[in-house]
Amino acid sequence: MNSIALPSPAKLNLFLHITGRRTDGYHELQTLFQFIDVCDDMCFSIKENDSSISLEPEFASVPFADNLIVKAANLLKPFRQNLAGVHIKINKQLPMGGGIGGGSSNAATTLLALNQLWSCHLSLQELAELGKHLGADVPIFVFGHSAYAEGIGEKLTKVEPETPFYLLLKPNCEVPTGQIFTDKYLTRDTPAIRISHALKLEGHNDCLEVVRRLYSEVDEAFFWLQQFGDAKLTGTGACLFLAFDSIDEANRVRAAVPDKWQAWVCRGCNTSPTHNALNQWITHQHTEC
Ligand SMILES: C[C@@](CO)(OP(=O)(O)O)[C@H](O)COP(=O)(O)OP(=O)(O)OC[C@H]1O[C@@H](n2ccc(N)nc2=O)[C@H](O)[C@@H]1O
Ligand SMILES: Nc1ncnc2c1ncn2[C@@H]1O[C@H](COP(=O)(O)OP(=O)(O)O)[C@@H](O)[C@H]1O
Repeated sequence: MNSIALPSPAKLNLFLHITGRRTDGYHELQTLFQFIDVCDDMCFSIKENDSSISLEPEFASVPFADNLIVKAANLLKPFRQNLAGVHIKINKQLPMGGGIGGGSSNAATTLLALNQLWSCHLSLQELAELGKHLGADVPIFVFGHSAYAEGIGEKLTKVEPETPFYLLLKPNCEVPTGQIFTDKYLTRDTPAIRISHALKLEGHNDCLEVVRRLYSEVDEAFFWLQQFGDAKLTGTGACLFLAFDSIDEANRVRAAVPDKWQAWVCRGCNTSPTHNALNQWITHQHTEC
C-alpha cells in the first residue's frame, strides 16, 4: 500500500479563556476543542525511488519550505525506515487565518499519514510532541478527539461535548494569531475553571472584543450573526459560529448570509474525520488515492 487519502478537518474553540501569560510570551489558555466536518482533502503517495517531498498545488501565499505540510513531512523524515519520498496533493477548502486551524490540521494529517506510509512507528503522543513545535494547535489534531485543553493548548483531556449543527461564517479578512495575542487590550486574567465545569459552562472567547475592534468585517459579521442566537468567535478569528439543534434551522440562516461572506453548515464531530479514515485504512487498507 503506497498511498492514502485523508480528510484534514477544521476545529472550533467552543470557548477560549486566557488565564495568563508565560515568560516566553505564549499565553496560558483553557479552551474546548471540537472538530467540524469541513475539511481539506489530502492525498499522500510514496515515491519509492526518489526521497524528495513535493506538494501539489503549492500555495501562492506560502513559500514551499514554510508550508506546515512540508515542515511536518521534514520533521518526520529522520524516522523513516527507508529513503522513500512523498508526493502530497491537497484540495484546500479551509480559509487561512480563520481560527479554524487549517494549517495545524494539515500538519497533523501529514504526520499521521506519513507515520503509516513511512513505517515510522511513532505513538500519537510522540507525534503530538513533534507537532507542537509547528504550532500550538497541532497536538489536538494529532490527538483526534474533542478535548478540553490547558497550558498553551497542548495539555489535552478527552471530552464528549454535544454535537450540534453549526453555521460557520468567514468574514472577508484574515486574522494573524500573533497580532491578537500581542494586543495591549487583550484580557489575560480570566479565572481558571475546573475541568468538571468545562462542559457545563457557556464560556466566552477572550479574543472577541480585540478582534472586533481591529477588524470591522468581523464586527459587522458578529453583529449580523448575533440576531439569530449566541454567536461565537473561534480561536483568534476571523471565523464566527452559531450552534443549531436542527440542520433545517442552520440552512435557513445560511440562506440569509450576505454574499460577501463565506458560510458553511456543518456538524460538530467528537472524533476527527482524519482518524476515522485512518482507522479504516489501517483495517481495510482501502482509502488509497
Ligand atoms: C489561538 C488558537 C486557539 O486554538 O487558535 P487559532 O486562532 O490560531 O486557530 C491557538 O492556540 C493558536 O495556535 P497556532 O495557530 O498553532 O499558534 P502558533 O503558530 O503556535 O502561534 C502563533 C502566535 O500566537 C501566539 N500564541 C499562540 C498560542 C498561545 N497559547 N499563546 C500565544 O501567545 C504566539 O505569539 C505565537 O507566536
Ligand atoms: N498548509 C497550510 N495551510 C494553511 N496555512 C498555512 C499552511 N502552511 C502555512 N500556513 C500559514 O499559517 C497561517 C495560519 O493559517 P491557519 O492555520 O489556516 O489559520 P489559523 O491559525 O487562524 O487557524 C496562514 O496564514 C499561512 O501563512
